[in-house]
Amino acid sequence: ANIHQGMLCVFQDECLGQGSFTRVFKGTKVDIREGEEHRTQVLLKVLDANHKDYWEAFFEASSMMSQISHKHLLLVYGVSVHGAKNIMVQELVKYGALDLYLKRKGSVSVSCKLDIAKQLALALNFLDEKNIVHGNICAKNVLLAREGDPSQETSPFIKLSDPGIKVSLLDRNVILDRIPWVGPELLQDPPILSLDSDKWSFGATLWEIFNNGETPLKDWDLEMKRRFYGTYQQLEPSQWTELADMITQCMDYQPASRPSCRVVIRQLNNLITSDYEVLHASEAPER
Ligand SMILES: N#Cc1ccc(Nc2nc(N)cc(-n3cnc(CCO)c3)n2)cc1
Repeated sequence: ANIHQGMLCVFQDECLGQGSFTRVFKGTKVDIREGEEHRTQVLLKVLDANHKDYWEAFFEASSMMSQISHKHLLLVYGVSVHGAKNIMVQELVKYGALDLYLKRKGSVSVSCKLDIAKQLALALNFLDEKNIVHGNICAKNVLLAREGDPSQETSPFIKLSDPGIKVSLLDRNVILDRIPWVGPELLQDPPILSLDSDKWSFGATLWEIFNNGETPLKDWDLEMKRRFYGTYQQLEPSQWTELADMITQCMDYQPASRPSCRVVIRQLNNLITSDYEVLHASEAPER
């Protein structure tokens, strides 16, 4: 347990998952207001003790998230330092990380996937307009707050998680291991982290979403991953040409050639419309 701004957090259960230098646990936040006790389920993100020197970057990530608020951005209640532990207290998002959800579910409809992609593009557009670089866009950092259920006509709802330790502070091998999410320009010397890098990562995340959470370049070693960029390769294209084109445009090796968030949102709207037409073509009255 630890105290921060009158926030008392109690750890529960086992580890739920992990990031690069963090582990996540379910917990309960107890606020004392007007002498009353309010309990809220939370997600506790704990920085690994052997990466204590990252604590400033860890806090920076959480402060970036708590400076801005948007419906598709994760709510960070605060951070607390308890002895050697650095803990970020986040809202507990009901269905957790999207990559695991898609792997488990295996049968998420195309219209749900398009909806998730569009919400992620809206979150990126919001950050882009505030000139804020996220730096770690991937399906693992997209959290599912509500499931989509076409039969119930409900649509999914996502929250973009915090970016974790800033990518430019990471060792070269950690950055290499983030291929194909990390923009190629980050492997140059000096690494150039820009808003355009988030567009590259968005392309790789689109690939994950439409491949049911499959990990791209899974089990490739660092040398093979380095060569993937060295020889300007692309991820395996989707059969859906318009989707494949969007992913390739986002994953353009020239940062400046990548489409703006507005263009991406417009293209996604076109895919949503065309998907709708295909989906309901069978119901179209005979002409
Ligand atoms: N079974 C189950 C289950 C697991 C997790 C959640 N909820 C939740 N809420 C968050 N704010 C963050 C995360 N989270 C998960 N993995 C990471 C590390 C990679 O980012 C972060 N999970 C809900 C249900």
